[in-house]
Amino acid sequence: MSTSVIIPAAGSGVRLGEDRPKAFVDLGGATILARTVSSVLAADGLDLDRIVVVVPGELIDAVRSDLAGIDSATIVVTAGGDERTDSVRAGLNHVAGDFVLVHDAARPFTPAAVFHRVVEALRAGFPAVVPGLPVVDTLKRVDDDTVIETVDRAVLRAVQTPQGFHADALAKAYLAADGGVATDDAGLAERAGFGVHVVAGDPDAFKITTPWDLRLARAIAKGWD
Ligand SMILES: Nc1ccn([C@@H]2O[C@H](COP(=O)(O)OP(=O)(O)OP(=O)(O)O)[C@@H](O)[C@H]2O)c(=O)n1
Ligand SMILES: C[C@](O)(CO)[C@H](O)COP(=O)(O)O
Repeated sequence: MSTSVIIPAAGSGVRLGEDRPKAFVDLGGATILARTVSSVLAADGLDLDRIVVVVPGELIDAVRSDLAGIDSATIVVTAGGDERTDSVRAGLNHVAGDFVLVHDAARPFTPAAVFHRVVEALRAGFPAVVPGLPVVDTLKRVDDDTVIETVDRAVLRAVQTPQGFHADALAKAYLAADGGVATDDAGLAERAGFGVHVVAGDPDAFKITTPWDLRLARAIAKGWD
């Protein structure tokens, strides 16, 4: 059962606040995107068909040369859209194979074991799979700065990527969305009526979103653990 991986990397990184789109920020001598692509290639056993990298349109040529040294035979580079969902939708035009994983460029340290857990669940027959972590902080629902209630965190998971799908299920979910957006791909699968299975995530799969995350990522890239 072969797998395509879509890597949405077309975001601007407003919350990170660097001088370039987030995926192109340096992380110890390589871009965040190049590190993420390498981590996908390192997760052997996926029966990888292709990697579709979705980037800002004006950076397509630069990305092709940035990634040329990695493994150009399996990499397709294409232009993204305004929202993450639009970028993944653009990537879907280039996938092949039985399974599709959607994996944020902004999660460069995702361990191979997370990819394997997601793909094993797809092979077991689940049409949609997300890695998730228990929530460790106490959560409050608020109205501005007033607490309304404490939420039961036991029933919550913070979900990560890669999110995995049977290819036909993800295509149906995006078709049903009819141009609509969601904060993750599983959200569209849920709306389309697919059951979504949760496997264990990993703290190392954290998303670089804020300047603090980038400091942490650069420390990890230097060998701190
Ligand atoms: N229009 C978009 C928006 C996001 N992404 C990608 O989706 C992933 C997760 O998005 P996020 O971390 O929110 O990135 P940004 O949208 O760039 O962040 P911000 O909201 O701070 O601008 C990232 O790899 C990002 O590049 C994308 O491909 N296309
Ligand atoms: C897809 C995602 O990484 C799952 O946690 C996340 O929703 C993307 O973050 P965004 O801030 O909503 O783009």
